[in-house]
Amino acid sequence: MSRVSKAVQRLVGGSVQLTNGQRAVSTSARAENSLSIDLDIGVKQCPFRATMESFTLDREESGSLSIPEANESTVQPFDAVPGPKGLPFLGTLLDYFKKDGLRFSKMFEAYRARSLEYGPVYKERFGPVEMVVISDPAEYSKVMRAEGKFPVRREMEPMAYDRTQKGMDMGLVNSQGEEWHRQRTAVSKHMLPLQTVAQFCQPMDTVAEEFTQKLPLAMDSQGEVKGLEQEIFKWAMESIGTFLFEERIGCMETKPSQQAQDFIHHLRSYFKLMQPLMYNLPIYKLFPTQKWRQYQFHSDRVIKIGQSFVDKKVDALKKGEVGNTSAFLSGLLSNDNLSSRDVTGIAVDLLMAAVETTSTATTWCLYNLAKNPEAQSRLAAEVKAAVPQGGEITTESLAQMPYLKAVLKETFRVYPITYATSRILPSDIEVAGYNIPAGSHVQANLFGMFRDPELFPDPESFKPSRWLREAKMDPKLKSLSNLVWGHGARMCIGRRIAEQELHILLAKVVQKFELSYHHEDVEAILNTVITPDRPVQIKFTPRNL
Ligand code: HEM
Repeated sequence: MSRVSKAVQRLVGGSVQLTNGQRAVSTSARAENSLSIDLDIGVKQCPFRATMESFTLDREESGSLSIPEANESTVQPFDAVPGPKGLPFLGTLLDYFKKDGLRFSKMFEAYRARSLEYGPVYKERFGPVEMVVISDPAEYSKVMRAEGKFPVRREMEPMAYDRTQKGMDMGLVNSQGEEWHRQRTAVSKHMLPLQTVAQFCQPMDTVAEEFTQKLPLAMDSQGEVKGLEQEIFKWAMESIGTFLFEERIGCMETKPSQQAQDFIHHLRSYFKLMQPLMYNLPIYKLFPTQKWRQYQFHSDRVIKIGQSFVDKKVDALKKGEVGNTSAFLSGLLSNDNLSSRDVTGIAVDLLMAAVETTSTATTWCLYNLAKNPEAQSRLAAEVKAAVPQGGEITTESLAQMPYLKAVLKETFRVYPITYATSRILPSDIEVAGYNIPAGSHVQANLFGMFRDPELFPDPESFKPSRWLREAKMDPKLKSLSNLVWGHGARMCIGRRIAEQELHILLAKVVQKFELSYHHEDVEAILNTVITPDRPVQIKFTPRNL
């Protein structure tokens, strides 16, 4: 086994297969979903920006790319990378427990603060885990180019350990190397084609319509929806259910089924508990701590419910009741390259990955719109022009709503729910003048980049129009917004589905209601993804048509 493979295995555990680490990156896998991006941004005034090397990668480019070598004599060794020193064994863990110190629940703030202190690249160690954090987009583009055919993301340790203990398949999120590629290839066919995604526009429109009809039932006398997040969560689950399971789950009923309610409860608790387990020493591997037992309890329930959906579909297929093998789950089950064990792992992963992310993104979008009446009016006018009142939202109407898309982009800029990317380097690369060795865990500091005034003027303000064509944003800077979905061959596989769901829901809500916010500002906090730190009490007033 090569030095590189060993180093990577040491870091991520399990069997990882990597390309050979040469500095030639095949773009064929990136072309898989044509969602590749270019981050070589030419913003020169920022003190962070390292010398701009011009190695642009065109979207249409294919074949192999050669990355310019930095002048070896000026490249400093990895040990010279700046960063907080920390203690032997513990690293900087204690910094996160000090009164008024940094917080794991505000990790995105910690990344930003550290990068302001240490510069465009710094390293930090939490116990056994060392991270290299990059805050300069041009420097991060070197990581993107080096990721190879089988990009390795650091596994979500508690999730992976739990699955190992249960003897389950790793699923798409945590598998690596050839095994990841096998699953990804099989799943992509059923998730990425535009026509496949478009087929679900109509059922998603129906679910969004039901959401807007249900909202008034949950309003108090002020027009505020108590438990708004809960309602959004139900929508997210029902909406993705139409795609994943080709059936209605029952979350939009006045009294949702017990199964739907249980799923929501367990999934939310699961995500909440994952956060502290991910950032502390993995003591749970030595003995089952209370948090670990709770996490396992909720994970058991989530997996069982996911499994029950798959089992139902397997039975239906056996009885010949499901004819449409182009539908997602039926398609996977009919795929000879996937066992039913594979399919369960994948379906549960997708459900877990889909619900918390889209519902949190929706909450942030509604909050931003409620707090920014001008942006909201512009969106309402756009929706009015594109969608006949009471009409369905279609792929055609969505194509006429650039401001809607800008609202989502701007929401992700202000609250990038996945606040950092993750890659384990397959080969040594130079970043900002330092050698970063193969096997390093490297992250892009998205929150820091998105709030960098050199990149985004007036970064704390919510201004969707900055993303519009008329604003003439540098295309390379524009492509930075894609990073909330990750990058390259391992980019979020649910992106198209998620965007479609979110666009439909936002358009529907704004078409029917005027949103306003009359409370103290909420703050962002990490519950695995960046969520509001308290219930968001938005007032919904029926819109005058
Ligand atoms: C607002 C919504 C969402 C956001 C912001 C988001 C973000 C992300 C990000 C950042 C990654 C890591 C990508 C990388 O490492 O390059 C990811 C991976 C993934 N996402 Fe999403 N996601 C969202 C919705 C969804 C939905 C709706 C689904 C499923 C229907 C989904 C399924 C997945 C899966 C399976 C992976 C792992 C892919 C792989 O490793 O090959 N996500 N997502």
